[in-house]
Amino acid sequence: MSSKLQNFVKFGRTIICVGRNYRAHASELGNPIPSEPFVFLKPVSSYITQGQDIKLPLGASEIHHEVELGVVIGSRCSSVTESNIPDHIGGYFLALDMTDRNRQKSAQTKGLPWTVAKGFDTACPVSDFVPKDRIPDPQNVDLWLKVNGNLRQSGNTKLMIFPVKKLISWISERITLEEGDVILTGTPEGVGPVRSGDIIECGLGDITKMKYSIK
Ligand SMILES: CC(=O)CC(=O)C(=O)O
Ligand SMILES: [Mg+2]
Repeated sequence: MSSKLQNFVKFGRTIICVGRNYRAHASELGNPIPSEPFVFLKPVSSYITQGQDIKLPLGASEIHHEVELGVVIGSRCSSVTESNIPDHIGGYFLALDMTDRNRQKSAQTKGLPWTVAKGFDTACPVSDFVPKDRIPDPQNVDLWLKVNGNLRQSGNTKLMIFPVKKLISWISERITLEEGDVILTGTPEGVGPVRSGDIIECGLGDITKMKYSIK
């Protein structure tokens, strides 16, 4: 296993995020169910690792947690068919797609991009790298998240509208993926606001978990 993949944060390649990939989450925000994958980007400067804090951005009124399965691309993918995708997966991680919800809603209403709402500093807290053999079936992984000990999100990746293989194949037909690029695969329902002083704990079943404080 390449040390670049184990250190995917320092390697610092493109962060692609999938939106509305769980029906119940699309519905809870009143969004339509997508008929094909819907993606956006975060800057690599938004990565943080455990020991660092999530900082509420200036002027933000509602910052939401979104717990997600992350995939690290292991080798170049350009127009790769779904059957060949497993060879291109380098590993996994747990991610938070921290979202400035009011700024996102306002951008959405005006037809503007979500870049600042999704890409502010500290908007992408991640876990350590999870080797791919620890997740033999990425479509059957529990995702959970607690705020101050209270369960807020509890889902399973089998509820994804577009499974990991489909997502990577679809993206690779449009955007060439390179070693170290990552994909955040979307969040299940239960997203909600956090405040200064809150503690987020979340996990991928009992495979890995992480803890972040909100400053
Ligand atoms: C509405 C969203 O913020 C889309 C998103 O990021 C998701 O995970 O779904
Ligand atoms: Mg998300």
